[in-house]
Amino acid sequence: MSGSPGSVLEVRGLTLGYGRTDAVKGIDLDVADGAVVSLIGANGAGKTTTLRGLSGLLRARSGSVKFAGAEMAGQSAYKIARAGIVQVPEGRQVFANMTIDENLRMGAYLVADAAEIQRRRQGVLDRFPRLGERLQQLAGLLSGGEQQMLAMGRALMADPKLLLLDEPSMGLAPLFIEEIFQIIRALKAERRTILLVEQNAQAALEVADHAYVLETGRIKLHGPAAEIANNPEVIAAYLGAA
Ligand SMILES: Nc1ncnc2c1ncn2[C@@H]1O[C@H](COP(=O)(O)OP(=O)(O)OP(=O)(O)O)[C@@H](O)[C@H]1O
Repeated sequence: MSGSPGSVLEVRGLTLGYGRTDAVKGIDLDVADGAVVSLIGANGAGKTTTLRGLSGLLRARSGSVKFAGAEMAGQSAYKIARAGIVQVPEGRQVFANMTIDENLRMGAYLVADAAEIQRRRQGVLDRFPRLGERLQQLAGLLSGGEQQMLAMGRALMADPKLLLLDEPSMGLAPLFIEEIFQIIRALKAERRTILLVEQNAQAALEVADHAYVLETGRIKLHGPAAEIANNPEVIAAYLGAA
């Protein structure tokens, strides 16, 4: 019941679904404080649904989501965000008609202290200089890669205790994919706690400490990422036989 020592997130028996269907069927998952954990799996396996369940966008049908010792299952998305779980959604979902600066400030909507907002904003601009060069530009005019950076920067404005990244490399040019993974590596070096969902299993396993493989709503395998990357079934199914 007590989970692994050092786990900031302990998910037990989490079931989530839509209508009459369960898309995530009683999964257990742990994220250690300061770790990067990757969740990989085929299209429709339930990865996005899992993240939506953790951030409260989808209500748990059953099971427990303990975060820093407190039960999050059944709590509102607002309360979960206040507890420090922040999601960067699939497809970025920046506010297209707002400027880059406005998007960033939206990320700190729970922070009242102007000096603290300014400090965080500067931190984000140092990390993403490209955003700083065009603070007054509309977010909708950015390229996909830039929007991904903005979405990550917006999430970092909340100074999350757990960052949920949903397919950050989706649809991006190779150069941007490399840049996004560099940023994830930098966040890891700073001991940010991250749960990463990715179709790009190779890159996701390279950056992670621990990994989970989700198949049709169930955890098929989990373990140290290097071990998962060497598993013959994972190689055949997700890494390409070559
Ligand atoms: N809003 C929804 N309403 C009904 N069913 C949904 C909804 N969103 C997802 N599903 C179904 O739930 C299952 C899991 O989908 P989910 O998006 O979580 O998978 P995924 O692993 O993230 O896949 P992808 O890589 O395609 O995003 C799929 O069968 C999907 O069709």
